[in-house]
Amino acid sequence: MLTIGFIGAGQMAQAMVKGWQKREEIHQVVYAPTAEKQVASELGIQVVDTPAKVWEQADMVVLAMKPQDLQTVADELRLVRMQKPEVIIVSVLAGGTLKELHQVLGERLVIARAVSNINVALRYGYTGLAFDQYVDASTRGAIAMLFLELGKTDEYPEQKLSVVSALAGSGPAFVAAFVKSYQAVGQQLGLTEDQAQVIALQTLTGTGINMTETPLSATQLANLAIAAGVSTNAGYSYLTQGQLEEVLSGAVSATMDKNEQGDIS
Ligand SMILES: NC(=O)C1=CN([C@@H]2O[C@H](COP(=O)(O)OP(=O)(O)OC[C@H]3O[C@@H](n4cnc5c(N)ncnc54)[C@H](O)[C@@H]3O)[C@@H](O)[C@H]2O)C=CC1
Ligand SMILES: O=C(O)[C@@H]1CCC=N1
Repeated sequence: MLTIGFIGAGQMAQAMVKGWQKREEIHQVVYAPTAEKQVASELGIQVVDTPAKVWEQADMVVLAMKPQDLQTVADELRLVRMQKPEVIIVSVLAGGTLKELHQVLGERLVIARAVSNINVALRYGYTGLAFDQYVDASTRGAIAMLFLELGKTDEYPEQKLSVVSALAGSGPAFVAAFVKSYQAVGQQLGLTEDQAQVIALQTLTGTGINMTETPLSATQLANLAIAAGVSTNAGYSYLTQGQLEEVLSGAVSATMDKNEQGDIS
């Protein structure tokens, strides 16, 4: 039995708990501050009332609070960090470098970063992992295997994680914004809300599965859809020659800037 402990019971922790809950050999325990005790209990896992109690039980502790709460959490863990230094720490915080995490939590501890997204709840997540020299190959492999349970995962040099966080961590919100626009346009053109929603979601899901299950690149798939007629190309050209990439680039830059401002340093 592997025990995974969570510090914080917000959106990201809940999504990970749900994803790993399908594995019987994983026991999960969470520290939920008062306001989230009820939510955490409803997840059906063990809830404890201090971060130290999570640490005492866990083989791996997931830091899932906001970066600004790191120092408070580190203080609450002061004693247990010394008593049980073999615990593996995985930070899902968007900010906070491995160097900074070591400075706050302890130089000799094993710490990894995992930049993930809420789709891990359905095991369709994407997680970018980063390690430093203190994490040996077998521990890296074990952590990667755990995140593989929650979707796809890759290892990155740490400096790439800010891009991964903006594209994958924040990505579900960006894709949802695209679906929302798709729906809105359908409604403006006379479809009902339901019709517009089904078309938007089925087209998004179908296209995603098509590109996942075939070797087609995005351009090749677009060309297939375009090849059958003349009208699709008019809209596709409008999108690709228009501002779509610029808008997305602006969204990603704004996200990366905000993450840097909220860093723990
Ligand atoms: N929500 C998302 O899609 C993603 C979030 N993240 C990262 O995950 C972390 C958590 O984000 P969310 O779950 O969205 O935030 P959230 O606000 O939903 O949850 C934060 C949790 O931390 C708890 N908390 C507050 N003060 C605490 C303290 N002193 N000690 C322990 N816990 C404390 C809160 O009560 C709450 O349970 C953030 O650092 C964020 O950067 C990363 C990728 C995606
Ligand atoms: O919004 C946030 O701060 C976090 C970081 C990545 C996704 N969500």
